[in-house]
Amino acid sequence: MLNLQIEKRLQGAGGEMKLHVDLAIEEGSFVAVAGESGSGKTTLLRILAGLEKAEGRIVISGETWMDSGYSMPVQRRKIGFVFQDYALFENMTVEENLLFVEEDRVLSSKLLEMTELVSLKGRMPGTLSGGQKQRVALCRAMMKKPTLLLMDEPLSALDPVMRQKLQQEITALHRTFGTTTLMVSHDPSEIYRLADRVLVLDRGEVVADGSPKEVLLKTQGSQKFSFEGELLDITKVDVIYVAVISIGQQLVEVVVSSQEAKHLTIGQKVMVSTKAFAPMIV
Ligand SMILES: Nc1ncnc2c1ncn2[C@@H]1O[C@H](COP(=O)(O)OP(=O)(O)OP(=O)(O)O)[C@@H](O)[C@H]1O
Repeated sequence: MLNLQIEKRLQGAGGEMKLHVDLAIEEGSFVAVAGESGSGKTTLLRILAGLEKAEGRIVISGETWMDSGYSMPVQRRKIGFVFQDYALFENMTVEENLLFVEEDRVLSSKLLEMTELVSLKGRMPGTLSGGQKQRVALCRAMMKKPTLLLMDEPLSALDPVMRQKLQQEITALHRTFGTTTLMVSHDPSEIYRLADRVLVLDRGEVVADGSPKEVLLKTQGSQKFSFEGELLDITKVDVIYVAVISIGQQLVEVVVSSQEAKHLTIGQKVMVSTKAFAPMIV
């Protein structure tokens, strides 16, 4: 079990706030951390990694990593960290990046095979695509056989096809090694595919904690579809108003009344809801 009781005062955009996390996480689980920008997600990961100080207690599989004034040095914590911007050693080949962490050729070969990097093992990071770089970063993080794998929006810089491919590889690695994983993600479909638990932070507090279905499924128990989007434009057409809203990769037009239009501002986040009794999937 991973037991986290963490407190830290943060200087948020809207003034001082407190990061407050009190959680027990089962070993081997995959936890997604979601929440608005500035809610404390990265800080939580950095505290777990020992890169930032905090109050409280962190006990990972019976080993104390942090407790009243004591903080286990970063190098001694069995963690793997994957950042959004890869952070590879640019002057080393793909294979050397892995072996630098641990001289374990059996493990490095296995990881390179699982992520289809074998043919690229002699390449320098500068010659790789974003998706390939992130695979190397992922393999490198696994070389320590971490008790805890921390990933901070690892796939957000990649296109949707590469994202899905890496999601499959992350799942395979997670299943093979049974590593407890915490991953910051803003993408509901990614969270749904990968995680078995999701925490939502809001101004440092955990405001939702449950399975992705419980937390993310907006239509549960109703026959309503709700989509979150951004209002891009609103124009008057005769007596009605037409709002252009971006939802995911699509733009949709929604008719709104003049009363509703009064309260809308371009750039604002909106929810588009509709009753759908017999939706079709095509
Ligand atoms: N060491 C620190 N001391 C005080 N405040 C901090 C510290 N580190 C971060 N903060 C502040 O805490 C808030 C949360 O930052 P954090 O990077 O954890 O948010 P986040 O949820 O990861 O955001 P994003 O999704 O934009 O990456 C921010 O307002 C940040 O400026």
